[in-house]
Amino acid sequence: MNSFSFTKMHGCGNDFIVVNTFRETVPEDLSALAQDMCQRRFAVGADQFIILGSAESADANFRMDILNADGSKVEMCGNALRCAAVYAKREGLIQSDELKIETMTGISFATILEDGNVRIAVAVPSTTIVDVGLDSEHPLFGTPLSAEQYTFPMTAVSVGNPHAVTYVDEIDLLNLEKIGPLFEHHEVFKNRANIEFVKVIDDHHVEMRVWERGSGETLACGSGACAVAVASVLHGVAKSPMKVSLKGGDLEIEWEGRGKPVYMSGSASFVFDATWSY
Ligand SMILES: N[C@@H](CCC[C@H](N)C(=O)O)C(=O)O
Repeated sequence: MNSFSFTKMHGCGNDFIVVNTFRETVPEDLSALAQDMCQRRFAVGADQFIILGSAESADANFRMDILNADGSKVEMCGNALRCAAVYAKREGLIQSDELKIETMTGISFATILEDGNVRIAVAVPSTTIVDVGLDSEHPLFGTPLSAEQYTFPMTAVSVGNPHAVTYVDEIDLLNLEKIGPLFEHHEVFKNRANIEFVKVIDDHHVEMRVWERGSGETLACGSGACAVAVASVLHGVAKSPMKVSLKGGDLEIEWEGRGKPVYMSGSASFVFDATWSY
């Protein structure tokens, strides 16, 4: 029997299985492994499976590869970036509180703050058809999108991964188990999408729920919070800096406008270390 060590972590309740391949060897079929281990109740349970290893770029400290609970490989994960930063510090992969993490999207800059929270320059967001992966002639910008009996005005934003943001009066009563998959798999999103439902609280505060591509409803999505802040600034419904309240906690998002990176600050927590045998 083979085995490897892993660490369970979370950022605002968005939970991860983190594997350090500088030290551990994992089976080749990562998609199957992620699906097995991420299962709730039958296995460890997690929203995403995170692999840390050597970066391709000499500029980055290490690389972070991300798989959703359904085994799909994804470009970016905001909450996992914060977890990877504190994990790297604990494990001695870095000595400094400033680091560069490579993902499929490029390099994100992270700073571990004095209070233990992490601030990340996640990516330069985009709303173009190509970057969001839209099967459409026009970007989605408050554009009504329908699926079955539901219609929501959607704004599509990429922060490396694809998001669609919609504003609603009431988020608590939405049946995301029903609505989420309809829009995640909507034909306009060539690569599927993460869907954010947002209620504006005031000029600098919004509340959101998220249906994540490949993971279902999660307690938080860092890249989703960034997409929501970007959409909110572009629509003029809220301003930077913005508190984004998610089911599992709050994130602070800053964005100065088009062409600038979006910054996210928030917590990153260790849950346990364990061994997986297969
Ligand atoms: N929870 C993440 C996003 C993870 C990937 C996402 N489900 C996707 O498929 O793009 C975050 O904190 O950003």
